[in-house]
Amino acid sequence: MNVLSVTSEVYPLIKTGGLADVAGALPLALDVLGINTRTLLPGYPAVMDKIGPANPLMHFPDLLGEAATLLAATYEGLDLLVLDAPDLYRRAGGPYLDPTGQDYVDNWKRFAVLSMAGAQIAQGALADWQPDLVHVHDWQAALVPVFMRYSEKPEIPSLLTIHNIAFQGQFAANILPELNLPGHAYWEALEYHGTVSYLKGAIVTAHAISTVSPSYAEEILDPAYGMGLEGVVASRADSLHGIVNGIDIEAWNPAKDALITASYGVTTLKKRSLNRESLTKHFGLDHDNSPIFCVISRLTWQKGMDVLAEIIDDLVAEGGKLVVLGSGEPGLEWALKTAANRHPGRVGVQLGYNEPLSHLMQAGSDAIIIPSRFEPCGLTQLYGLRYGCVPVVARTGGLNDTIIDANAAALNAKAATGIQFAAVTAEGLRQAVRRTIRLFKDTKTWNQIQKQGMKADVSWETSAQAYVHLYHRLLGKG
Ligand SMILES: Nc1ncnc2c1ncn2[C@@H]1O[C@H](COP(=O)(O)OP(=O)(O)O[C@H]2O[C@H](CO)[C@@H](O)[C@H](O)[C@H]2O)[C@@H](O)[C@H]1O
Repeated sequence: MNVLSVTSEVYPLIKTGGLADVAGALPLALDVLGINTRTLLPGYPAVMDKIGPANPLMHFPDLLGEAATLLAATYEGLDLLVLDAPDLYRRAGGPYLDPTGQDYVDNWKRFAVLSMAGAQIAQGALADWQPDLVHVHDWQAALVPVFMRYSEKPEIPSLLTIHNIAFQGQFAANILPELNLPGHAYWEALEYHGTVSYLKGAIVTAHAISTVSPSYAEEILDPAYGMGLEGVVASRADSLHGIVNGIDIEAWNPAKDALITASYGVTTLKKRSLNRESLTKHFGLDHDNSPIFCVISRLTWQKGMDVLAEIIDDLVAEGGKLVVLGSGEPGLEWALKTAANRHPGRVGVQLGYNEPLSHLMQAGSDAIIIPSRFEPCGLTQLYGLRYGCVPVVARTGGLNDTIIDANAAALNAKAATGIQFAAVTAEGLRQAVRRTIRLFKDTKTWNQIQKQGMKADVSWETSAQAYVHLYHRLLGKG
């Protein structure tokens, strides 16, 4: 089966968050199951640099008024279709934000063009490769099924995966004439309170919709999580699926990780202490046996980082240490930095994005705190499980589906893999930290939790099979 995946990020070429990890790892897992995936993504500078000279496959003279060249390349096992439109994608700054941190004003066009290229490839633009199905990720690729629906050519089956319904690709309705769609497309698919919503368009037109965990698939039917789209999602409830993310267990393997100081496994857990030492030095922490908590995250409200900032003094008073790696909202960056200044030796904060450091933090910290208000799946708790860095998580979305709370029954059954807490409030997190420190002091129990986590299946194997099953259903073969 040939699948066209359309996405705005793919690890290891370009990553701002978890979408890239999934878009990068899923094709490799599907390959083993006989699915041939080609991934269409924009030719950002980082992507062009990494792929080097590439074969032009075809020229698009007019994608919503823009010319583009489609390049074929392979990179670390990924079969790529890179859309090279220099005016749109070759810019200083990130995939979505300019160097000053503002959204590019033409993001509507940059990702409509990506989607238009995706739709044309899906509908036969390439002479020697025809996808059977198109799998689009998030709002940036969400116009693919919309363009297919309103084109004269027959559409092919499509799957929309929602990684985060908070990001919807919502734009002023005056872009509508530029999208080259018939007027009725607005009323039928795209209209959202007088604006254009790309994500809504895909929820209405894709043949199936998936989210990245079963719990989140339930949650987005609820106004508390649906971010205004719960009604539209409900209208497609029959076609809604929840498939939990896996992780790349080769890139995230403590037994073979070149980015950490000492490799280790479930039977050589003691060697973690060498990573703990490196981490302690890196962040200038006190050398003692008190637990090190870490946070690796976008610093946003979604991730509960304001709640974290609120309890740092208590975490320190309880005897814990904390290291934070992240970037995001300036107010939260400031709050965390000032907490680090208040607690030298106890709290270390590094702002910015640093993939190698994120590995060392998982390998050297005792626990990872994830106090998200909502979390479609979450990946850092899965890395934590694999690295024996015990996840302390809010009971929501994928965090709910992947972590077994260390309650008495789970501890007795030796099934616990982490700590869950319900209310994302200062008091909720404070209690969870207290409970974690208590468990940490009981070394035998703590090691049991670590080992149980390290044995958990966080690979893509089961979930890739679930996607294959869904693909087959969409093709009418399942
Ligand atoms: N400063 C930093 N330096 C280095 N690495 C950093 C970093 N900040 C974050 N990361 C990394 O970025 C990724 C973040 O993944 P998440 O799943 O936590 O969230 P995100 O909200 O981006 O993704 C959305 O999509 C994913 C994929 O479906 C869902 O799991 C998730 O719930 C949803 O919100 C992880 O690989 C993490 O290690």
